[in-house]
Amino acid sequence: MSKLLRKPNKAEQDVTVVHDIQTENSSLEYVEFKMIDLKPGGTYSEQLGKKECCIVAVTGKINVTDHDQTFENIGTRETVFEQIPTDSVYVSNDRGFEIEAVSQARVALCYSPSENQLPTKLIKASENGIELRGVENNKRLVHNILPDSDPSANRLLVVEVFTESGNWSSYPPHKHDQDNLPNESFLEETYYHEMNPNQGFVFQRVYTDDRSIDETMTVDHGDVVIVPAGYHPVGVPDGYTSYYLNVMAGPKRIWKFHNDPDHEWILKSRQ
Ligand SMILES: O=C[C@H](O)[C@@H](O)[C@H](O)CC(=O)O
Repeated sequence: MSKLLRKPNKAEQDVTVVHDIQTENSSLEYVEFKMIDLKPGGTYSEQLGKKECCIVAVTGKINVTDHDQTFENIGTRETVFEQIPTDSVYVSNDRGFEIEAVSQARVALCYSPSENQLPTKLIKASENGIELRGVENNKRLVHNILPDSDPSANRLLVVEVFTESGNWSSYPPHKHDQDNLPNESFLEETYYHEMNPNQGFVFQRVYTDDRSIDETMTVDHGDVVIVPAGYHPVGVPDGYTSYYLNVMAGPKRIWKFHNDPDHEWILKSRQ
């Protein structure tokens, strides 16, 4: 199995760490990611040190406190496939937080290095920027949870994407693996995937110009794909809807991607 593909852990007690992608157990330097499942009443807490964290109420309702402020009953959906935005909480470095599940909940913890402590912030679902991106067979729905236009974070970018049956996303293939602004930024990335119905799969390829990385993966419901570098298109088979939550971070908090020149003609052919 590809080293870029991570399978979910099995359920445990009140709190299950479904995924725990760290700099120590991956090829990433800027992005870390946890997905946790909490049973009603279950709690999870952390002290962040020199990291910032975006806590995304992926499904279910949770209470979140940074021990100064408490945000209650955040979360808007029972399944991501309601395709409505959800609530998140940004907590900066040198703070702690505790999450308590009001209902059964799945919560994403999106991390990046951070030195300059910023205010804790509730990112309401209603504040998500919503985009209908792409045409023909590249259509997808994007919820910008923490885009580079939002100054609330030091390095983190968080976005979720829905791609319908027979469409492609992150397509034409693009990359952001060079710290070469204004042409391109360097952002590592993780994809947390879900499928509806959940026996579905998507194909994701991660490949670099020199093909030093060239992995084509069959991605199942609940899998994470790690994108240390390279292009990273996603193809969704007929009959299924794809969801993924992206975490991006790098030396500069700017999302400036570069399209694969072999495939950029597709965009130009539709102008
Ligand atoms: O670079 C960002 C990620 O690859 C996705 O968020 C991608 O941009 C989603 C899309 O445009 O289809």
